[in-house]
Amino acid sequence: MELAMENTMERDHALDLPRHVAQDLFPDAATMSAALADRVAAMLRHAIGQRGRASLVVSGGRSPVPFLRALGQRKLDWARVTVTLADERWVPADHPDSNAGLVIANLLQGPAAEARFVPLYGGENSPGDGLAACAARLGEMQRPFDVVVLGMGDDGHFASIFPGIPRLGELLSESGPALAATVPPAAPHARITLGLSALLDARRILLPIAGAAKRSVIEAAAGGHESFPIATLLRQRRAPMHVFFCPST
Ligand SMILES: O=C1O[C@H](COP(=O)(O)O)[C@@H](O)[C@H](O)[C@H]1O
Repeated sequence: MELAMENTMERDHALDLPRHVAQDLFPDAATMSAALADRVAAMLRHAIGQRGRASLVVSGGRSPVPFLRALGQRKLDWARVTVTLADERWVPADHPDSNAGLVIANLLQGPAAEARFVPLYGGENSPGDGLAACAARLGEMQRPFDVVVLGMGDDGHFASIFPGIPRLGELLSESGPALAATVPPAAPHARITLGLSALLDARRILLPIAGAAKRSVIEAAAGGHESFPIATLLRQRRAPMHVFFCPST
């Protein structure tokens, strides 16, 4: 298997993923977060050098905190960077479950506070009510996105594209809706999420994964378990994809 290995871990620790998906393995979450921040910062600097500005899509949830903190400390011309989210829980930014709140508290601090943040949540009563205004805000962002950093839940969801939701097939279609309202079957809060078609409008997709449970899920998805939404993301070839993995959470 040809892999973009960046460290000294043994080849046989590599994840069983399709050959077109690059992967790097790290000994622990801190090392992985720092490497991911370095990689994203380098891509944003490159984009600014090439086009004068850069766009970044990040994810929420629990796992991205060390990465977001590390990225916020990287030196780059943050005033030229626009940041948005892959998905949002329909709660205001001061709610503890808000992905925007997570990004503001952990990434958009110090020099990184100069970045422009495009929120998905707009204060309407429901994600459905907020869809049009959110689409208009996102429509002002430069495309393709320079970097999309996704996360994956234990149930194989990414963004807020959960197994079993209505319109799952549409959201996982490369020609499907760019944005949709969703209600996760088990997780809290109604959501708004970018669909696969919008997430693939990217120069690069990075997917950090930590721990044995998520490793089993992503490998099962790669092996053909289509009930995991991440299986569709792994199969696509429109946007180059790169998995970062560490065994500890
Ligand atoms: O609900 C969400 O979950 C996923 C995965 O989150 P994690 O806590 O397991 O890292 C996340 O990527 C998504 O943005 C979030 O809204």
